[in-house]
Order: sequence, then C-alpha cells, then structure tokens
Amino acid sequence: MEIESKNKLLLELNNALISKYDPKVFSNTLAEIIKTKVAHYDRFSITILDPEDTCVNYFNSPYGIEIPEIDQNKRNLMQASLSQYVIKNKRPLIIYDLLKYSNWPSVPPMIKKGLKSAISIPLIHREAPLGSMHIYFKNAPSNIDEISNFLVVFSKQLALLIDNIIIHAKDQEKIDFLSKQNIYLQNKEQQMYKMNKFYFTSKKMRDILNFVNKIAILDVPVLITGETGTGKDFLARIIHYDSLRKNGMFVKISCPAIPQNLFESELFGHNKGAFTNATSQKVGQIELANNGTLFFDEIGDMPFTLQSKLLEVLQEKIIHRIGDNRTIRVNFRLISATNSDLEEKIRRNEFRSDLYYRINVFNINIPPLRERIEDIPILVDNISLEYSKIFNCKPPKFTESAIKLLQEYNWPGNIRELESFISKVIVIHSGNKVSSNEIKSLFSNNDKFFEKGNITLKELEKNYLLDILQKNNYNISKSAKILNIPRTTLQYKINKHKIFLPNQN
Ligand SMILES: Nc1ncnc2c1ncn2[C@@H]1O[C@H](COP(=O)(O)OP(=O)(O)OP(=O)(O)O)[C@@H](O)[C@H]1O
Repeated sequence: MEIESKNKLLLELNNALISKYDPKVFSNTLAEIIKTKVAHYDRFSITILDPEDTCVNYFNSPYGIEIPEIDQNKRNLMQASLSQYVIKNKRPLIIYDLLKYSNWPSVPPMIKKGLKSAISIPLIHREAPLGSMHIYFKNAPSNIDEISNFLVVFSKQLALLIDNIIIHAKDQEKIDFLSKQNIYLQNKEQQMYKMNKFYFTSKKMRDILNFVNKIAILDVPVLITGETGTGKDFLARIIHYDSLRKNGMFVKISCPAIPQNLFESELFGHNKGAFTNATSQKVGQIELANNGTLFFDEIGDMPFTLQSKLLEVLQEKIIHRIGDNRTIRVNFRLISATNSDLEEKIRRNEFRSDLYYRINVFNINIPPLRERIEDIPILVDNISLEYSKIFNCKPPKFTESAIKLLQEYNWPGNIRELESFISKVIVIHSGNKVSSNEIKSLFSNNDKFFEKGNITLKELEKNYLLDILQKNNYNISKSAKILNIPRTTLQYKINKHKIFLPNQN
C-alpha cells in the first residue's frame, strides 16, 4: 500500500469511528471498512482485557465465521491463547499456518472451521495493554505482512478510540446512577417536608401557613425570622416543595458553619489552582441551586464583603467561579433565615441595608413555642410517634397533666428542644404512661430552665447548651446529634457563648 493511501485510510477510519460511542455501531463500521479496504478476512474480533488482567471479553461479537467452542463471554486469558500472547508480549503475531499452533487451547476449534492463518495485534494505550485485535483467514493473503504492518500503525489510534468509548460508558453509568439516586433522594426529601408533617393547631401558625400557601409559587425572596429551633428551615423547605421550583434543588448554606476564608469559594465555586488548597475544580452552592431554591440560614453571619457580591448576583443573575472568567447564568429563588436582629446589625454597620431590602420582600416571623402553647399537644403526639418508630420502640402515653406541664415550660430551644426532650422520654418510658411526675423528674436536672424568671434568651440558650454538653461529657459530636444541629453549628454556638470545654485543654 502507498504511504499516501495508507494515511488516507487511517484518516478515513478515524473520521468514521470518532463519533461512534455505541460499541456495536463502532465495531460494525470498523469491521466493514477493514473488510473492504484492508483485508478480506474470514473472521474478525476485538477483545478487551478486564481490569484484573486475568480475563478477556469480546468488545462486540466476532464477525464472520462463528466458532461455538469459543466462549462469547468472559474467557480466562489462558484459554484465549492468541490474545494472551500479544497482550503479554506487547507485540504483534503473524501466524502463517495455524496448524503449527494447534497445541494452543483456542486454536484447534479455529482449524476445525477451516481457518489457516491469523494476524493478532495488541491494543496498547498509555503504555498499558487494553486488549487485542484479531483477523483470521481461510487462505493467507499474499500481502499478510503488509496488512499486519498497517494494522500495527492503526492499532494505536484504535486503542485510543476504544479507551474513549469505555470511559464514556463508565461516565454514562455514573450519570445514570446519580440521576436515579437524585430522583430517589428528592422524593424522599419531598415526603419529609410535606406540609402535613408540619404540626400546629394555633391560629398564629395557621395564619403563617395560609400566607405560605399564597406566596410559595410567587418567585420572590422570603426572609424567615424567629428564635432558634422554631422551624425556619422546615418552613423554607415547605415553600420550596410547594413552589414551581420543587424539581430543582433546595440548597442550604449555613452561614455560621462556613469558615470566613472559604465563604466565597463555597458560594461561587473555584477552578483548580485558583488559590492554595484548591486542588480540584469545585461547583459553588449558588450554581447548584440553579432552577431551585437557595436557602441562607443565619444570613446575618455572612461576611460583610460577600454581602455586596451576593447583592450583585441577585441583580445580575450571573456568577463567576474563582479563577475563571467564564460567565455562568443562575436562576434561583432566595429564602433567608435569621434569629438575629438584622435591623440592629444594619445600625452597627454589620449588614448592608440594600441587601436587607432585597432579601426581605416577604417576611415571615415564626413565634416561639412558648407563645403558641396550643401547638404542644399535637407536636408531642406526632414527634413521639415518629421518634418511637425511628428508635424501634413503643411510644409513651402522655397524660393530660404531663402535657399541661410541658405547656408551662418556656422552651428556649423551641421545637428542637421539645424533640430532644421527647426522645429522652421515649428512651426512659417507652410504652408506659407518662404523667406530670415523670416529666418533673426528667426536668429536675433542668430546674434552671424551668423557671420563667427574668432570664434573657441568650442566657437560656447558653444554659441549655451547657446542660446538654455537660450530660454528654462535653462530647461535641454527641451533643450536636442530640440537639439535632450540625457539629459546626454547635461549635459556632460554643464560641459565640464563650462556653469553656474542660476536655479541650
Ligand atoms: N411545626 C413543626 N412540626 C414538626 N416539626 C417541626 C416543626 N417545626 C420545627 N420542627 C422540627 O424542629 C426542629 C428544628 O426546626 P428547624 O431546624 O426548622 O428550626 P430553625 O428555626 O431553622 O432552627 P435554627 O435557627 O437553630 O437553625 C427540626 O427537627 C424540625 O423538623
């Protein structure tokens, strides 16, 4: 073959194969071009080495003469003698007379089918064997050496193309797995944050839920305020799953939990090498929330410098990853929450007033539990049922006097504290009657909380945290679990209240 026509053929093979990702279509095209333009073979096959290097599989069923004795599925390398030889030696093999190789396990069935000669070429990619290509003839062509030379040159290109197909198939598999997992998790979340799991009977909460019903589908920012544990996060998810964006993601950014120096990259993402420690590319949370809802918890804790950047995103609806000039369009609904007084923060120059007006189109203030004690019975009943199911034990039976006592307590940690208290009751009194006496004895350690004296909310939170930490031997992970808050949030609160941890010294 002339050099020019060789190069032309290599180019033709490349152009015909490069966009074919389906192994069958790829192999059909390849087998056809080889047969018409390179060698009129009687059998053609490609085998792929498995990752353990012990077996080979056919990339696609062999073409031409069928050999029933040769397994179409996985074959141990020992059985696939020609593949084994070229893969192990990383060099081609031309067999002019197969009879001379009849002691190789796979050769006798070939001879039986009338095949007399063969060319086997290893497929090497990045210096590692990927598999092999085989061409068999009933009558050896006179230019068998020339055919082999051409196939050796083509084999490098072929190995690269096949490697791409294998990577593409693996990526598709991963994408398929992740999208199925995503649908499953979204459905599960959706179930969890259904309105009918948000328990209340008070008029105050009914009015709030009626309002939420009206504004959920309006694509405008909402600011939810209220003490810790009142259900701001829960309500934000209800709004999301009741909105037209429910099939997008609900992305929560817990501002106190993010170290200041990582805030910007957390929000906007970064390119590999954009700064020290940026060892890989990262998609930011804002990008993740595209077509969904972005929820900023404790937005008052967002670093001041980033507040103007967020404002810009809200106005321009575009972002740039750190270290990347490309513009990324984003479209999300913003919900923010805070238990701090943002107007006071504005006065102290800690929060931008222009951002405040932007995020506070609708404001929902969730009242503390002590101001809606009518909600306590339904909350106790349902939380007790749900947690007993999780703990795999019988729910306790709360008497009227028990409920009445629970309504007298001031619940500084609100529903989160109520949940944690009920789990304690379940563990100790599962399946039994729980009257005011049992409640009192569980509270006896908590006397300091039980009094409704002139204690500030901040002090109450500190005392409550201290109590939980003390009971758990100052183990932060364990305490955070009981409080049902992330470990980082607890760590933040510990620092905020300057709580001394004896085991950290
Ligand atoms: N009305 C409700 N019905 C059932 N569970 C509720 C209700 N409100 C809150 N909860 C539960 O109480 C716990 C605390 O709620 P959530 O995390 O939404 O509070 P939060 O106000 O966002 O707290 P923080 O300010 O500390 O982040 C969660 O486990 C939540 O599921």
